[in-house]
Amino acid sequence: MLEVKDLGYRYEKAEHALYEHVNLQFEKGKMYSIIGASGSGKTTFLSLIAGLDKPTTGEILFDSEPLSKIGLTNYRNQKVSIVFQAYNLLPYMTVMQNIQTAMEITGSTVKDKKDYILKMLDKVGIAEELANKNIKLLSGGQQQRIAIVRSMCCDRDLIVADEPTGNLDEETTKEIISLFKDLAHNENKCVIIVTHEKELSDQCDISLELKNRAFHRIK
Ligand SMILES: Nc1ncnc2c1ncn2[C@@H]1O[C@H](COP(=O)(O)OP(=O)(O)OP(=O)(O)O)[C@@H](O)[C@H]1O
Repeated sequence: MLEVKDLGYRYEKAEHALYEHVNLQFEKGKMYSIIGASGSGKTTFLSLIAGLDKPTTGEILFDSEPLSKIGLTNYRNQKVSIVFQAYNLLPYMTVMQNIQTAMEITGSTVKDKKDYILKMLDKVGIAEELANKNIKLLSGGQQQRIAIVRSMCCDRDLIVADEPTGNLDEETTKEIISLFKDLAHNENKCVIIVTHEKELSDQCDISLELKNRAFHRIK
Protein backbone atom coordinates (compact mmCIF):
# COMPACT_ATOMS: atom_id res chain seq x y z
CA MET A 1 0.00 0.00 0.00
CA LEU A 2 2.82 2.40 0.88
CA GLU A 3 6.07 2.16 -1.01
CA VAL A 4 9.24 4.07 -0.32
CA LYS A 5 11.49 4.10 -3.37
CA ASP A 6 15.12 5.08 -3.35
CA LEU A 7 14.35 7.71 -0.73
CA GLY A 8 16.92 10.16 0.54
CA TYR A 9 16.59 13.07 2.91
CA ARG A 10 18.95 15.81 3.92
CA TYR A 11 18.12 18.89 5.97
CA GLU A 12 19.23 22.11 4.39
CA LYS A 13 22.67 23.05 5.70
CA ALA A 14 23.15 19.58 7.26
CA GLU A 15 26.54 18.01 6.64
CA HIS A 16 25.22 14.63 5.52
CA ALA A 17 22.01 13.14 4.31
CA LEU A 18 20.02 11.46 7.12
CA TYR A 19 19.57 8.49 4.78
CA GLU A 20 19.89 7.61 1.12
CA HIS A 21 18.54 4.90 -1.17
CA VAL A 22 15.88 3.68 1.27
CA ASN A 23 13.51 1.10 -0.21
CA LEU A 24 10.65 -0.16 1.95
CA GLN A 25 7.13 -1.47 1.59
CA PHE A 26 4.31 -1.25 4.10
CA GLU A 27 1.13 -3.31 3.86
CA LYS A 28 -2.41 -3.05 5.13
CA GLY A 29 -3.34 -5.24 8.09
CA LYS A 30 0.11 -4.95 9.67
CA MET A 31 1.57 -3.00 12.53
CA TYR A 32 5.17 -1.76 12.09
CA SER A 33 7.55 -0.22 14.56
CA ILE A 34 10.51 1.99 13.75
CA ILE A 35 13.17 2.19 16.41
CA GLY A 36 16.60 3.78 16.52
CA ALA A 37 18.85 6.07 18.51
CA SER A 38 17.82 9.61 19.25
CA GLY A 39 18.61 11.81 16.26
CA SER A 40 18.74 8.92 13.80
CA GLY A 41 15.87 10.43 11.80
CA LYS A 42 12.77 8.50 12.88
CA THR A 43 10.49 11.52 13.23
CA THR A 44 11.76 12.93 9.96
CA PHE A 45 10.89 9.64 8.25
CA LEU A 46 7.35 9.76 9.67
CA SER A 47 6.99 13.35 8.45
CA LEU A 48 7.91 12.19 4.96
CA ILE A 49 5.48 9.29 4.86
CA ALA A 50 2.78 11.46 6.44
CA GLY A 51 3.18 14.02 3.66
CA LEU A 52 4.37 16.79 5.97
CA ASP A 53 7.64 17.17 4.10
CA LYS A 54 9.11 16.13 0.74
CA PRO A 55 12.00 13.73 0.25
CA THR A 56 15.21 15.21 -1.11
CA THR A 57 15.56 12.32 -3.53
CA GLY A 58 13.43 9.32 -4.48
CA GLU A 59 9.70 9.06 -3.99
CA ILE A 60 6.89 7.70 -1.86
CA LEU A 61 3.91 5.98 -3.45
CA PHE A 62 0.47 5.37 -1.95
CA ASP A 63 -1.48 2.65 -3.77
CA SER A 64 1.09 2.95 -6.57
CA GLU A 65 0.56 6.68 -7.00
CA PRO A 66 3.39 9.11 -6.10
CA LEU A 67 2.54 11.51 -3.26
CA SER A 68 3.79 14.33 -5.48
CA LYS A 69 0.99 13.46 -7.91
CA ILE A 70 -1.71 13.01 -5.22
CA GLY A 71 -0.61 16.36 -3.72
CA LEU A 72 0.58 16.52 -0.12
CA THR A 73 -2.47 18.42 1.18
CA ASN A 74 -4.86 16.00 -0.49
CA TYR A 75 -2.85 13.09 0.80
CA ARG A 76 -2.92 14.37 4.38
CA ASN A 77 -6.63 15.13 4.20
CA GLN A 78 -7.73 11.88 2.65
CA LYS A 79 -5.29 9.05 3.11
CA VAL A 80 -3.26 9.31 6.26
CA SER A 81 -3.96 9.85 9.90
CA ILE A 82 -1.23 11.34 12.02
CA VAL A 83 -0.75 10.79 15.74
CA PHE A 84 2.13 13.06 16.69
CA GLN A 85 2.24 14.17 20.31
CA ALA A 86 -0.92 16.26 20.58
CA TYR A 87 -0.39 17.12 16.93
CA ASN A 88 -2.81 19.67 15.65
CA LEU A 89 -5.33 19.49 18.47
CA LEU A 90 -7.05 22.85 18.59
CA PRO A 91 -6.62 24.32 22.09
CA TYR A 92 -9.67 26.61 21.91
CA MET A 93 -12.05 23.74 21.14
CA THR A 94 -13.45 20.99 23.32
CA VAL A 95 -12.40 17.36 22.97
CA MET A 96 -15.68 16.58 21.20
CA GLN A 97 -15.34 19.54 18.81
CA ASN A 98 -11.77 18.59 17.94
CA ILE A 99 -12.73 15.07 16.90
CA GLN A 100 -16.00 16.04 15.26
CA THR A 101 -14.30 18.75 13.18
CA ALA A 102 -11.66 16.28 12.00
CA MET A 103 -14.39 13.81 11.01
CA GLU A 104 -16.24 16.51 9.09
CA ILE A 105 -13.13 17.74 7.28
CA THR A 106 -12.29 14.20 6.21
CA GLY A 107 -15.83 13.45 5.02
CA SER A 108 -16.82 10.85 7.60
CA THR A 109 -20.13 9.15 6.82
CA VAL A 110 -20.87 8.22 10.46
CA LYS A 111 -24.41 9.47 11.17
CA ASP A 112 -24.50 10.06 14.91
CA LYS A 113 -20.98 11.42 15.31
CA LYS A 114 -21.34 12.48 18.95
CA ASP A 115 -22.49 9.06 20.07
CA TYR A 116 -19.75 7.39 18.05
CA ILE A 117 -17.08 9.69 19.49
CA LEU A 118 -18.24 9.05 23.06
CA LYS A 119 -17.94 5.30 22.47
CA MET A 120 -14.43 5.67 21.07
CA LEU A 121 -13.39 7.94 23.96
CA ASP A 122 -14.72 5.38 26.40
CA LYS A 123 -12.39 2.79 24.82
CA VAL A 124 -9.38 4.86 25.88
CA GLY A 125 -10.79 5.66 29.32
CA ILE A 126 -11.94 9.22 28.63
CA ALA A 127 -15.25 9.87 30.37
CA GLU A 128 -18.11 11.87 28.89
CA GLU A 129 -17.52 14.84 31.20
CA LEU A 130 -14.01 15.32 29.77
CA ALA A 131 -15.42 15.26 26.24
CA ASN A 132 -16.89 18.70 26.78
CA LYS A 133 -13.77 20.24 28.29
CA ASN A 134 -11.34 22.41 26.39
CA ILE A 135 -8.29 20.60 25.12
CA LYS A 136 -5.93 22.91 27.00
CA LEU A 137 -7.40 21.76 30.32
CA LEU A 138 -6.32 18.16 29.70
CA SER A 139 -3.04 16.56 30.74
CA GLY A 140 -0.41 15.59 28.15
CA GLY A 141 -1.41 11.92 28.41
CA GLN A 142 -5.07 12.72 27.97
CA GLN A 143 -4.32 14.88 24.94
CA GLN A 144 -2.34 12.01 23.48
CA ARG A 145 -5.32 9.71 23.88
CA ILE A 146 -7.55 12.28 22.18
CA ALA A 147 -5.12 12.47 19.26
CA ILE A 148 -5.34 8.68 18.93
CA VAL A 149 -9.13 8.63 19.11
CA ARG A 150 -9.26 11.35 16.48
CA SER A 151 -7.11 9.22 14.17
CA MET A 152 -9.37 6.20 14.79
CA CYS A 153 -12.53 8.18 14.07
CA CYS A 154 -11.23 9.45 10.74
CA ASP A 155 -11.08 6.02 9.15
CA ARG A 156 -7.90 6.24 7.04
CA ASP A 157 -5.99 3.31 5.65
CA LEU A 158 -2.65 4.53 6.93
CA ILE A 159 -2.01 5.57 10.53
CA VAL A 160 1.37 6.93 11.55
CA ALA A 161 2.21 7.61 15.17
CA ASP A 162 5.23 9.17 16.86
CA GLU A 163 5.89 7.86 20.37
CA PRO A 164 2.16 7.36 21.02
CA THR A 165 2.74 5.85 24.45
CA GLY A 166 5.57 8.18 25.40
CA ASN A 167 3.91 9.89 28.33
CA LEU A 168 1.31 7.35 29.38
CA ASP A 169 1.20 5.06 32.40
CA GLU A 170 1.64 1.32 32.06
CA GLU A 171 -2.02 0.44 32.01
CA THR A 172 -2.96 3.07 29.43
CA THR A 173 0.04 2.01 27.34
CA LYS A 174 -1.37 -1.54 27.21
CA GLU A 175 -4.77 -0.19 26.24
CA ILE A 176 -3.31 1.97 23.47
CA ILE A 177 -1.23 -0.94 22.11
CA SER A 178 -4.33 -3.07 21.88
CA LEU A 179 -6.20 -0.25 20.08
CA PHE A 180 -3.47 0.02 17.45
CA LYS A 181 -3.35 -3.77 17.10
CA ASP A 182 -7.08 -3.86 16.61
CA LEU A 183 -6.84 -1.19 13.89
CA ALA A 184 -4.21 -3.21 12.03
CA HIS A 185 -5.50 -6.73 12.51
CA ASN A 186 -9.27 -6.29 12.62
CA GLU A 187 -9.78 -3.15 10.59
CA ASN A 188 -7.07 -3.84 8.05
CA LYS A 189 -5.21 -0.56 8.52
CA CYS A 190 -1.51 -0.07 8.01
CA VAL A 191 -0.11 1.22 11.31
CA ILE A 192 3.45 2.60 11.50
CA ILE A 193 4.74 3.61 14.91
CA VAL A 194 7.97 5.26 16.01
CA THR A 195 8.74 4.17 19.54
CA HIS A 196 11.44 3.83 22.16
CA GLU A 197 9.35 1.39 24.13
CA LYS A 198 10.28 -2.24 23.84
CA GLU A 199 6.87 -3.40 24.97
CA LEU A 200 5.23 -1.62 22.06
CA SER A 201 7.88 -2.62 19.53
CA ASP A 202 7.64 -6.29 20.57
CA GLN A 203 3.92 -6.28 19.83
CA CYS A 204 4.41 -5.13 16.24
CA ASP A 205 4.37 -7.55 13.31
CA ILE A 206 7.47 -6.02 11.77
CA SER A 207 10.19 -3.92 13.39
CA LEU A 208 12.68 -1.75 11.55
CA GLU A 209 15.74 -0.26 13.14
CA LEU A 210 17.20 2.96 11.79
CA LYS A 211 20.95 2.70 12.23
CA ASN A 212 23.98 4.01 10.34
CA ARG A 213 21.66 5.89 8.01
CA ALA A 214 19.84 2.76 6.85
CA PHE A 215 16.76 0.77 7.86
CA HIS A 216 17.34 -2.79 9.06
CA ARG A 217 14.58 -5.29 9.58
CA ILE A 218 15.00 -6.80 13.05
CA LYS A 219 11.67 -8.64 13.29
N1 LIG B 1 14.46 21.33 10.88
C1 LIG B 1 15.66 20.77 11.00
N2 LIG B 1 16.77 21.30 10.45
C2 LIG B 1 17.97 20.73 10.55
N3 LIG B 1 18.19 19.57 11.22
C3 LIG B 1 17.13 18.98 11.78
C4 LIG B 1 15.81 19.54 11.72
N4 LIG B 1 14.97 18.70 12.40
C5 LIG B 1 15.72 17.69 12.84
N5 LIG B 1 17.01 17.85 12.49
C6 LIG B 1 18.12 16.93 12.79
O1 LIG B 1 17.91 15.73 12.06
C7 LIG B 1 18.27 14.59 12.83
C8 LIG B 1 17.09 13.64 12.91
O2 LIG B 1 16.03 14.21 13.67
P1 LIG B 1 14.73 13.38 14.03
O3 LIG B 1 13.88 14.24 14.91
O4 LIG B 1 14.12 12.85 12.78
O5 LIG B 1 15.35 12.16 14.87
P2 LIG B 1 14.65 11.08 15.80
O6 LIG B 1 15.30 9.79 15.47
O7 LIG B 1 13.18 11.16 15.65
O8 LIG B 1 15.09 11.56 17.25
P3 LIG B 1 14.36 11.41 18.68
O9 LIG B 1 14.30 9.95 18.98
O10 LIG B 1 15.29 12.14 19.60
O11 LIG B 1 13.01 12.07 18.56
C9 LIG B 1 18.72 15.13 14.19
O12 LIG B 1 20.13 15.18 14.17
C10 LIG B 1 18.14 16.53 14.25
O13 LIG B 1 18.94 17.38 15.01
